[in-house]
Amino acid sequence: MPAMVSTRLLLLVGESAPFRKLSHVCWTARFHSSVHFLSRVDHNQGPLTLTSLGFKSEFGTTNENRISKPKQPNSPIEVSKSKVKVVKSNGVKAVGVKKPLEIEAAPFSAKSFSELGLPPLLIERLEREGFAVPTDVQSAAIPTILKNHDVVIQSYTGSGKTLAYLLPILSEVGPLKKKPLDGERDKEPGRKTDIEAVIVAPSRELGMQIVREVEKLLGPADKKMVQQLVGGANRSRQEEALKKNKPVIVVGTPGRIAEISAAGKLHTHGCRYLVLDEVDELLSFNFRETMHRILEHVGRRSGANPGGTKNPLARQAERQTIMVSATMPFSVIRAAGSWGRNPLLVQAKSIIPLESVPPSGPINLSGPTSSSTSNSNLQTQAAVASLPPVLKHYYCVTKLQHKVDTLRRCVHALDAKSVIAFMNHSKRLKDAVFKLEARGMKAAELHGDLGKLARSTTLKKFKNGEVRVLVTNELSARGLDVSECDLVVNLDLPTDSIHYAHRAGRTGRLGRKGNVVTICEESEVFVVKKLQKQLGVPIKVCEFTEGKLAVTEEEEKILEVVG
Ligand SMILES: Nc1ncnc2c1ncn2[C@@H]1O[C@H](COP(=O)(O)OP(=O)(O)OP(=O)(O)O)[C@@H](O)[C@H]1O
Repeated sequence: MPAMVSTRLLLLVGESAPFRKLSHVCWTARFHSSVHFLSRVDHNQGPLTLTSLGFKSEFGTTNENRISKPKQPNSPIEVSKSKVKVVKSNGVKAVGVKKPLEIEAAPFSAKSFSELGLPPLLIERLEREGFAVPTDVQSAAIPTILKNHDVVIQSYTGSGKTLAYLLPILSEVGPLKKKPLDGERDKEPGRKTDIEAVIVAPSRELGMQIVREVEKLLGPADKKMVQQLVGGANRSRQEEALKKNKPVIVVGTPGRIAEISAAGKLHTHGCRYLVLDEVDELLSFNFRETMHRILEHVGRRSGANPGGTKNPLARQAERQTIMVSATMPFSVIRAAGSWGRNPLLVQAKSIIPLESVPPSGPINLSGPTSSSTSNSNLQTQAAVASLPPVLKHYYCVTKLQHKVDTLRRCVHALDAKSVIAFMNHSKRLKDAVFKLEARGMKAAELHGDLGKLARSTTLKKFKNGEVRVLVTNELSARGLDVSECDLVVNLDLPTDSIHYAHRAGRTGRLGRKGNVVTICEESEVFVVKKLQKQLGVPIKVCEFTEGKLAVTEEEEKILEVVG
């Protein structure tokens, strides 16, 4: 066992293990509730195909790059010939579905949640909450998770990843789950009413946000079926609630989950789903030991493999592991591969086996790959495509002592209603809030040194518009969903492109407009230029004059005024 533990830990930091490159197939298909998957994917049998993923389809191959439709009526798969483009591989003309395909449109976009195989009661609840059409990543992830695949879900911030994993879980556990059809047996007949899903998030705020999303769907009568286990909250109350309410889903931070579990008050051996939201953060150094314990224990029925000598895949077989983030460094891809059962990488427009992801990362699947890719390139790859395409990025140069005043002028110039301003040191947040308030701008600080109550009150005030500028640190950079947020400001530079991406992603959620402004000193401009290059997005230099945002197009020297 100790030997295995250390191997896994190394997977998080090293970059050298050779990865077998498989050619990957993306496909164009519309999921229907009747789509059938095989029980597992066999990665050793060549490229991934619809059939290898378990779709019962009868695609023919022709020598004219044509894909013929299944012959039977009411076929579960519809493939539009016009949407599938066959690409060349190594100079050899590709033929039929066995060769890599490139996707031109959004192939997974289902028109409704009912197409994805969710139970009617859940769809009713979704409609009641105003969710009518699934996002691309939901259309891709939901049927894949419903077919029991372990998955790594990567798509940009604000694209709906939370429901992408919550919906398939709620359709299998709890009061909204699918009823077995006549003549069909319950999938888990003898199962105790035990914890069936454990969702882990790196911060209390994100944990509570997920709990509220589940509660909304469960409705007031059943909301006790989900229990929060976040740090900072009263632990004995959480333990009492576990005992009294017998929830089927728990959502919490790693430390608190591990604590309650070690005290014997949380029984997760029979758990069917383990979700790691913001997986790259959870597998980082800070959480490593706790996460290791959670990964080792959740979903392992007692008595199954007590000696720990079996192959790790057999030991993981009891649970389905779902790993989620907008940013996926290759080290995380590799760690995820070791914790899941042949996981699939699910993105908005493709699903491929994780093991076929080249070391340059999961994002630039169509770009050139190099086995000697440097660490910083790997970071870059992880950050590209994690940003919503609608975001506009600017930077503004000022002196250190004028940063807060520049922030105030920026908020006015853009007429921003809901602003998140990031700083790196929590001690300096208070000062910035004081300066903003002194100039009549409603502001509040949010950071980890505040108590749970102060944190949730501030967040509530920000969400309901009482606070216009939330001055915060990295605590709020991940997962926080405030749809009204229309401006993100970096008062201090983020440490790298991944941190920039998560901060920036607090605005422009689900296709909304958003601006990101980095306020920096002259000596920091080179870092902004580097971020621009790494992220692959233009970050334009700007000024705030006469209540307007003036943008200089550096290469073309055009001055445009946005007002
Ligand atoms: N199908 C949908 N229709 C309408 N709104 C949706 C849908 N799916 C999700 N949303 C809403 O979109 C917002 C963003 O979703 P979510 O927080 O899951 O994004 P995310 O991809 O997890 O972002 P991040 O990477 O920042 O954590 C939420 O307010 C959520 O309620």
